[in-house]
Amino acid sequence: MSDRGGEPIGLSPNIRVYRYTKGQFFDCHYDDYNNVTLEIDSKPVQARTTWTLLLYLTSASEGCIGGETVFYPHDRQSAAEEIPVSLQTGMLLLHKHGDDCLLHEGREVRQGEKWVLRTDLCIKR
Ligand SMILES: O=C(O)CCC(=O)C(=O)O
Ligand SMILES: [Fe+2]
Repeated sequence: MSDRGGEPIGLSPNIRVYRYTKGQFFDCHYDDYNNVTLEIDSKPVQARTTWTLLLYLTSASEGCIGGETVFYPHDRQSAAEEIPVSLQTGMLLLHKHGDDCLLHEGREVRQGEKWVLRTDLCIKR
């Protein structure tokens, strides 16, 4: 991808840890930009998020079946066009958000628990 959306200066302090249990999912959506304040060298820096960062904390090895993150490149939920990302413990997934965000979902967990850590890359605002 040629347009990386600017030089990242840090990660969003808005760190979320998701725990999905059997039957839970994250319905189709786009991720939007957020304004955040980072602390760099003990000084506040006004920043904006650009890329979603997901760190998978579980996978089939921990008994989690299902829960794939699935992307739809053409703004419609179509099985023929889907790009599924299977869970792999320790894997990082980055995807651009805001105007360049692809439609995506966290598919239903069919067995076990899915744990994911979410934060975002940030650029100076
Ligand atoms: O849990 C997932 O696979 C997707 C999470 C997601 O789309 C989000 O945090 O915005
Ligand atoms: Fe998302």
